[in-house]
Amino acid sequence: MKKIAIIGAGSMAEALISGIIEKQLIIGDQIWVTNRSNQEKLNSLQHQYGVQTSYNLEQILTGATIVILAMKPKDVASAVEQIKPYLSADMLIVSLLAGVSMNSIEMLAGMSIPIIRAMPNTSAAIGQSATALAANSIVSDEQLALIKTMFDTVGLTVNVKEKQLDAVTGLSGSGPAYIYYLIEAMEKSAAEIGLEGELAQKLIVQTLIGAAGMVAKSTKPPKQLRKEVTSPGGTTEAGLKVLKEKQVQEAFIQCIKEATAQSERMGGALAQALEEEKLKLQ
Ligand SMILES: NC(=O)C1=CN([C@@H]2O[C@H](COP(=O)(O)OP(=O)(O)OC[C@H]3O[C@@H](n4cnc5c(N)ncnc54)[C@H](OP(=O)(O)O)[C@@H]3O)[C@@H](O)[C@H]2O)C=CC1
Ligand SMILES: O=C(O)[C@@H]1CCC=N1
Repeated sequence: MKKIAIIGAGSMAEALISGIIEKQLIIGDQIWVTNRSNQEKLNSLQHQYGVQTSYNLEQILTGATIVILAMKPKDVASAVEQIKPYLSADMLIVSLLAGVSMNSIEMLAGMSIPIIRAMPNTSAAIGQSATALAANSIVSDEQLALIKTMFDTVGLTVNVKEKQLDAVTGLSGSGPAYIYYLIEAMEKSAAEIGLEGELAQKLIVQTLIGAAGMVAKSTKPPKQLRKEVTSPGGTTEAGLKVLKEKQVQEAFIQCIKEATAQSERMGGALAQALEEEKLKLQ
C-alpha cells in the first residue's frame, strides 16, 4: 500500500488510522490527513500515530493511491469541490459517508473513478466495527481486497450491494447508539433498584458481552436463547411482559427502519440537487 489521503479527521477517520497503524498495515508517514480547520486535532493525530498532516491539498493528494472521504455528508459537495483539481481516475476513492451514492460522488468529482463505499461503526475505535463494503464496477478485485484488509484491521468486514448500504447504516452503522441507549436505561434502573454505578456497569457490560457471545457461538436462534432464560412464572417473564406491553420490539424495528429511511433521504437530497444542477448546465 502506498500513500493514503484522508479528507476529514473526525472520529471515524481516527478509528481507522488507529487500526491501520496498530496492525502495521502501513506506516504513519504514508498516511496524509487534513480537515477543514481544526489544527489542534491534526497535531494530536500527528503526535499519536505519526501521520502526516497538511492544509495543502496538492501535497495531501499528489501520489495518493487511496483517497478516503471522512467528512459529514453535508460537507461532501464543498470538500470534493476543493480536492477535485488533484483527483485522477487512477486513484481509488473510499467513502465513509452515510447515504451519499457512488453516482453522486462521481458527479461531484466530474469523472468516472473507482469508488468503494464503506459503512463502519464507531466500535472501530477498539477494533470491533461491523463494516460493510460496496464497490462500483470499475474497482478491481485487487483494490477491493486491499480495502477489505484495511477495514479488517478495525473489525469484521462484509461485502454488500450498494442498494443495501442504507439498511446497513440503519442497522449496524447507527447500531452502537441503540445499544448505548439500552445501557443508559439499564443504568438508570440499576440506580432505582439499589445497585450503585460501578457495580451495575460491570454487571450490565458483562451481560451484554455474554448475550452477544451466546448469539455468536450458539446454534440456537435468539428467540430460543431468550426462552431458556425465561422460567415460567419467574422474574424474566415478569420483566418481558412489560416490554411486550410497551411494544419495545416494535419500537426497535421502527427505529431501524427510520434510520434506514433517513440514510435514503440524505443521499436522495444530494442526488436530486446534483441532477438539477446538471440540467441547468445543459
Ligand atoms: N460517527 C459514526 O458513527 C459513523 C460515521 N460515518 C460516516 O463517517 C463520516 C465522518 O463521520 P464522523 O467521523 O463522525 O464526523 P466528524 O464530525 O467527527 O468529523 C468530520 C471531519 O470532516 C472534516 N471536514 C469537514 N469539511 C471538510 C472539508 N471541506 N475538507 C476537509 N475536511 C472537512 C471536519 O473538519 P473540522 O473538524 O476541521 O471541521 C472533521 O475533521 C460521516 O460521513 C458519517 O456519515 C459512518 C459510520 C459511522
Ligand atoms: O448518524 C449518522 O448519520 C452516522 C452514520 C451512521 C452512524 N452515524
